[in-house]
Amino acid sequence: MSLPLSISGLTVRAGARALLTIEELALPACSLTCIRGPSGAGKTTALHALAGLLSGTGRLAWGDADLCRMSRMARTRFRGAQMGMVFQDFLLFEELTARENALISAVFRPDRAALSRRADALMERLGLSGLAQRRADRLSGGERQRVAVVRALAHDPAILLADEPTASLDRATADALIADLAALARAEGRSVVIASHDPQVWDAMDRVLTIRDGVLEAG
Ligand SMILES: Nc1ncnc2c1ncn2[C@@H]1O[C@H](COP(=O)(O)OP(=O)(O)OP(=O)(O)O)[C@@H](O)[C@H]1O
Repeated sequence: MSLPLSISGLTVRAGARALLTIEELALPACSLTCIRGPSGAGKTTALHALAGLLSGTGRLAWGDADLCRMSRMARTRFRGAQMGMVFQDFLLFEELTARENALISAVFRPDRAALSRRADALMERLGLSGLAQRRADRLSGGERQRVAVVRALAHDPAILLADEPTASLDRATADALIADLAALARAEGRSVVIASHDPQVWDAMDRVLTIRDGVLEAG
């Protein structure tokens, strides 16, 4: 089930400083959205707020779930059930293999057999099958990025949040990855928000938003 996003009067603070302000934003379910903006403008902060990793005041609701009204524990549960995340620096476990990293979220789940099959299919689709048994610390930057994408999608999340997912990839691999992410999202009914500097990513999205000095506006 895909979830729409509805935000109003959102502020995320670090001490006295407002790191992020979003007055009004509504994204329909199954939409593909890009956040762009100069370095330091707040793209990562915005993604982390959308993930409930940062607390804010106001309203930030995926469907009926307003993250601003949830406890930290409830946000963690919601994120585990509904979200996949691709972090800017991948956050792989270096001593685990590509496949073990991709399956990390399956370990404690009752549906881990189905999840493993899905992860293997995603690895094949993203050209990683031959690298399944290779340790993460022996993968290239682009390979690590694709492992992080498989890990984010293995549990078929309703929401995918990705921070610069094409940054370490050559043009052809980047284009193929974004085409795959978009096609999978449309086929599987997923809402996607990507932070990216890459104009080719902007072109593949339904909507591009701009953030400047921590203020997100429709672009
Ligand atoms: N916890 C925090 N406390 C104080 N300031 C923070 C905190 N987290 C982020 N910032 C600041 O917020 C601003 C936005 O950072 P952020 O990483 O979101 O930018 P970005 O647009 O993703 O940048 P880049 O494109 O370089 O990754 C920066 O000035 C950063 O130093």
